[in-house]
Amino acid sequence: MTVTRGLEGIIATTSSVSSIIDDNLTYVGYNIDDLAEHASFEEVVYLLWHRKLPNLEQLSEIKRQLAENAKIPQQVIDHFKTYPIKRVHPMAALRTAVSLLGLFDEEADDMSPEANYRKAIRLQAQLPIIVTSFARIRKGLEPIEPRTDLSMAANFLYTLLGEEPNEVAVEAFNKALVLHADHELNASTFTARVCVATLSDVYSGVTSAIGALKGPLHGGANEAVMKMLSEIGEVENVESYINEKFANKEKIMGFGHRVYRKGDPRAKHLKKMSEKLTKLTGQPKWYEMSTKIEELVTARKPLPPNVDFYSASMYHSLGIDHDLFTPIFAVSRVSGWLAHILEQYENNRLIRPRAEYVGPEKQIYIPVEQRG
Ligand SMILES: CC(=O)SCCNC(=O)CCNC(=O)[C@H](O)C(C)(C)COP(=O)(O)OP(=O)(O)OC[C@H]1O[C@@H](n2cnc3c(N)ncnc32)[C@H](O)[C@@H]1OP(=O)(O)O
Ligand SMILES: O=C([O-])CC(=O)C(=O)O
Repeated sequence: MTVTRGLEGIIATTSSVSSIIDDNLTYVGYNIDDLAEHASFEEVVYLLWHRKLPNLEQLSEIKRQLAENAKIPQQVIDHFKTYPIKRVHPMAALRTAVSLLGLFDEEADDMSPEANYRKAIRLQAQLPIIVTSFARIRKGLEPIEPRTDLSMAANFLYTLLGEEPNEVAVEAFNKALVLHADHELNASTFTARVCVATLSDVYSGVTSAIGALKGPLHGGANEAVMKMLSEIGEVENVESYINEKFANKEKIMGFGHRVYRKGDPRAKHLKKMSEKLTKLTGQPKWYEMSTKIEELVTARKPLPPNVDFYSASMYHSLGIDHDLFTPIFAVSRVSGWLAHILEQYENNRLIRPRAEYVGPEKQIYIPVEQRG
């Protein structure tokens, strides 16, 4: 038996959703740079689910469906109010809320492709509102109903912060949503596919994916990056902080990647937006600290920044609480999870690898009373 730890380099499925070849990321064959520059998040959702870009009519139809399904059940709001809310991480709240949504969806166990597509629309529409409602309730504020005339990017900021966001903020946030939407067989997407390959339901697939995204080696890294920046505090502290991390053989959050070697193509877009937004909000130090960290880390190891590195200072500049950074990743990535879940159902086979047993062998059973 050959054991490949972490399944590195193993091709576990075929997929027509996204690809990473020679450090180039494409969604359905469209380069991520073009999509980041030109596409709305709603267009990308359609692209991932239909494997083609929508025409005007198709785009307005999916926007209508998403807007009409964005309201979350009152039971979810009421449930939040029963949590020890000050210490509950929003990713844990999101994980539970998605599971709860499944309880109130009459179609939860209807496995027809039509019902699964309708659930995909509902989940995509409701995840942002779950996150913003939770964020407001824990501050003692009332949740805000999404507006039908705003894009998903604008609605997220509006229902979170309570005022209509400016154009720069919406453009930046839309770009972040586009850039995080899908990423081949990353850990959370793989989790979703493993789950639904047992023919479990869509809600179970998305709930388990949220659990996998939460960890700091995956989506949780964006919050960890902001924690690091906050601990460093000022540009002049960067060098000693990074030296100490390397001396202690600790990982620097937001660097390294299982697949990319030369660099993550999404990072440059987030870097640009971080520079723009930190300057606009009069807090350039977050960007300056980040570039200094990048300079020092890459000088020591071939570890380029990943998608989680510059998104941290960018979200901070938009006035977003740090523990909402990973839930925002989920708000975008649920589009990719759903594309993969629907793809898995279309051509399913149980995913069940093997483990090489390394434990003790030929043990003799001794009754409990006789054990020392
Ligand atoms: C959206 C995303 O999920 S992107 C990734 C987000 N995660 C992070 O930013 C967390 C920090 N990065 C990491 O932990 C890793 O680079 C991962 C998890 C992304 C990839 O992990 P793997 O492919 O398993 O690489 P692995 O952890 O084995 O690292 C290989 C080598 O690079 C080093 N390394 C990898 N990442 C880092 C880092 N961020 N800081 C310092 N050293 C690192 C490891 O210590 C190891 O060194 P060694 O061979 O001398 O022991
Ligand atoms: O692909 C991965 O391993 C992690 C990642 O960058 C993502 O999920 O966006």
